[in-house]
Amino acid sequence: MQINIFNKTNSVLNRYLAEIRDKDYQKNRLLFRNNIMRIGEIEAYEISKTFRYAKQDVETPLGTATENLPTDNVVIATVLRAGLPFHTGFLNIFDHADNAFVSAYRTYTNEEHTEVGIHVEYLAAPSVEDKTLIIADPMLATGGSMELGYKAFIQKGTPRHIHIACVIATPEGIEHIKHTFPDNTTIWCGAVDPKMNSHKYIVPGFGDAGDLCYGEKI
Ligand SMILES: O=P(O)(O)OC[C@H]1O[C@H](OP(=O)(O)OP(=O)(O)O)[C@H](O)[C@@H]1O
Ligand SMILES: O=c1cc[nH]c(=O)[nH]1
Ligand SMILES: [Mg+2]
Repeated sequence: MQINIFNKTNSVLNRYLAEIRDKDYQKNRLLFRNNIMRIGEIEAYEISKTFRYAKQDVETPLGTATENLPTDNVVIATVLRAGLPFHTGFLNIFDHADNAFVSAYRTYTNEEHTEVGIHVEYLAAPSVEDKTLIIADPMLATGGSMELGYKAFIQKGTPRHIHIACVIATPEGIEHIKHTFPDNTTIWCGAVDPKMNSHKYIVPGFGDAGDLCYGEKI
């Protein structure tokens, strides 16, 4: 399984990562969501390089141009709610794509708040049969939400290829994907952080993605 980690290469994406991590800068929700979206746009552009392409003629006012255009049928899937701005970034780039949504939220299952259960309640998805399925969720912590999201989406068919896209992943989350996803899966993440704390938050990470985008939920 191929794993691509963006901040191993110097690019402007590292600035967006730094801003979403910064405990003061991240308080501006508009800027926070915008940076998540911009990381989605950059990841989408890189993922587009893995697609199949075919030559197509385009009539300009002055003649005929030939361009290599992507032929993959893309479905952009996301996990509510923190996935929404990230999803928008992908859709800005793959504006012809179909879209799929699943809800998943983590709740603590013990008093010490060291074990999480994941709840899936909502699925709205097109056929993913033979499609290029991009599942975009900013945080890959334990990997449980991604796995349950994937299992919901494949009720709608078998994708040709799966791209797991996130902003920050953990080694544990990546291991989880390796064990639960098929070989035709590629992982894309802005950064891989070393660990999770006892509450299963990524450290150093940036905090709760959903709350930073939309405010605390009760
Ligand atoms: O890898 P995992 O351990 O499953 O954690 C990752 C999940 O956590 C976040 O969602 P959260 O549950 O906080 O829901 P929210 O979007 O409503 O905030 C994030 O968007 C992922 O879906
Ligand atoms: O650090 C984390 C882990 C899971 N979900 C988040 O939003 N943040
Ligand atoms: Mg959250």
